[in-house]
Parts: sequence; structure tokens; C-alpha cells
Amino acid sequence: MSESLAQDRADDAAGGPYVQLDRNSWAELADHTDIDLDEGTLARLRGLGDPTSREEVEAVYLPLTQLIHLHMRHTGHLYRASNAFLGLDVRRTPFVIGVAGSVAVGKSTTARLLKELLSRSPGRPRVELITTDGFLYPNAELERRGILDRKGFPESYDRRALQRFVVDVKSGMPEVTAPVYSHMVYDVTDEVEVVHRPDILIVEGLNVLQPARVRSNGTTGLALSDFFDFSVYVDAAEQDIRSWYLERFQALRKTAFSDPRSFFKRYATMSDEEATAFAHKVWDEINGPNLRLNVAPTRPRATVILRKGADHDVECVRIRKL
Ligand SMILES: Nc1ncnc2c1ncn2[C@@H]1O[C@H](COP(=O)(O)OP(=O)(O)O)[C@@H](O)[C@H]1O
Ligand SMILES: CC(C)(COP(=O)(O)O)[C@@H](O)C(=O)NCCC(=O)O
Repeated sequence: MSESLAQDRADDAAGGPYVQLDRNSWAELADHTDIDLDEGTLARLRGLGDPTSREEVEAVYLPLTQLIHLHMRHTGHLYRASNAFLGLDVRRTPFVIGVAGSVAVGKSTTARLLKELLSRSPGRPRVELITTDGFLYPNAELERRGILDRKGFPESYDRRALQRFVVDVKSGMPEVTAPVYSHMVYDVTDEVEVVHRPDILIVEGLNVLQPARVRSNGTTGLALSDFFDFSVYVDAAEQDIRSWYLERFQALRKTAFSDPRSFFKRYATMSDEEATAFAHKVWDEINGPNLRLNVAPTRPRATVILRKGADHDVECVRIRKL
């Protein structure tokens, strides 16, 4: 048994803050209302190599959408009542959802599915999604700081700018811009994304559940997750995530890497052995250590943990009850 699974079991035995439901018990919670995704839409939302099926959407993502909707309704009531008590004339505050997990675990598919399903839920809320990679420091700055081989580690992001972005959206600013990262050029671009007062903002990224940093004087500030109303951690065993990463790397060689503009274009023409050795190295020296040191330790901070099995299907769901 892995250390983290053993810890989960110990937490359960001690009556910990989560309730764990297996896939079937979780699926039964859905009331099978009107939300449906056709195969074409689902194909558009899936990440490369991600096999998420309609059955998975129904069994896992519909109950999750309903649970989020419930939280959203009650959070809305609470804000309104609290603002009335304080005599504040504030517009509705966007409901912010964080989606965290390792590189290659399938966070993007989860985030895109939630965006689509939530926007079809009662009241048809306007949902916007941003990924945190736009807030990575540009390669030149990472190089200046000596951390170009630490892309994805917490220190490789402009955390202050990311937090400012979420605070600005949450405080109702009419237009808030976020920088855009390109996997193709392997760097932050000059493009920006503009978020216009959504009802729901989804923030997806490796480190969105990181706790606040301790300042040199021993005090702590606010963390990005202090502005989340709900969060999802997409979880799986590291050996499974590692093999999804390696398979995706091979698939990218035949697709994105063969574009002459791709930063990785030399891996498209390299021998299989050399390319595989490179992908192993990136996992073993960057993404694996980042998962173990920084990403996985934030898992207990999530409202919901989706635990995937080796076939990518969610096997069980843990929900914070306290
Ligand atoms: N080098 C790359 N070139 C093009 N697309 C990539 C590259 N690396 C990752 N991607 C794509 O970027 C998205 C985000 O990947 P990642 O950060 O690993 O998160 P996750 O797999 O959890 O969604 C995925 O859709 C993936 O297919
Ligand atoms: C861009 C990422 C850091 C993910 O960023 P996120 O949107 O999760 O903030 C990751 O997908 C990645 O490309 N890591 C780089 C590992 C490497 O140096 O190749």
C-alpha cells in the first residue's frame, strides 16, 4: 500500500474530515437531470490521450457538477446576507473553483468538463476557465533566476500576479487580463486572455492549492486558495501518471512536435530510444519530484479528491465533510 493511501485509511479510521465513496455510490447521487454532453463536444474537451467517456461524465462529473451547484447556491446566499448585514452594496461575487493535480493527470479535461457542465446547469451561469501556466515567469526570467529546470515548481510562477488576477475577478472588475502560455513555443506569449465578470471562474494548475508562503519575519499572507469557494484535486498513483506522461510524449511527437514552430520539434525526428530517454529524464528530474514535493502535499486541502485508476477512470471520490 502506498504511503498516501495508508495515510488516507488512517484518517478515515480516525473519523477524518473526508467521506470516501466508491464510484458506484458516488454515481448514484446524480439525479439524472437534463445535462447531457454529445460525443462531439466531449471529443473537443478531452486532452490528448485522455479516454474520458460519456459513461465517466455521467457517473463522475454529473454528481460533481450538482455538488458544486449546491455549494454555489449556498455561497451566494451567504454573501448576500453578509453584505446586507454590513450595509455593502456589492454585486454578486464570482464563485471560484480551483482544479489541481500533477502534470499529465488530466486536470485540463476535468476543468474543461466542469466548465461545460456548469454552464449547462440551472440558471445557465457564465463560466470562464484560466490555466496558471500563463503566470509562469518567461524563460528568460527563469534562466536569470537559475530555475529553468524547475518549470512548474511553485517558485517558477509570478504568484503575486496570479493572486492579484483572482482577487480582481472576485472583486467584480469588468475586465481582467491573464497572460497566455504556449506549449508550442515553451514560453509565455504576448497574448492575453480577458475575463469579463463571470458567474464562475475555474483556475486550473499544478500549484493552485499551495499554502501561503511564510515571510522572512515569520508571518504569512493569503494564499491563492483562500479565494477559492470550491476545489478539486485530480489524483492517481505516480506510476500511472508517469506512464500517461510517457505515452502522451510519444503521441505529441506525432502531432504537436512535428510542427516546425514547436520548441520540441527535434524530438519528433529523434530515434524512439533517444526521445523516450528524454521524456523519462523530464519526468524523473522535474515533474515527478514536483509532484512529490509540492503538488501531492496539497491534496488534503481540496474540497473533493477524484482518484483515478490505471485506466484513467475515477475509482473513488473523497469529499470534505468537515
Ligand atoms: N509539449 C507540449 N506540446 C503541446 N501540448 C502539450 C505539451 N505538453 C502538454 N501539452 C498539453 O497541455 C495540456 C496540459 O497538460 P498538463 O499541464 O500536463 O495537464 P493535464 O495533463 O493534467 O491536463 C494537455 O492538454 C496536454 O496535452
Ligand atoms: C506548463 C506546466 C508547468 C503546467 O502549468 P500549469 O498550467 O499547471 O500551471 C507543465 O505542463 C509543463 O510543461 N512543465 C514543464 C516541464 C518541462 O520543463 O518540460
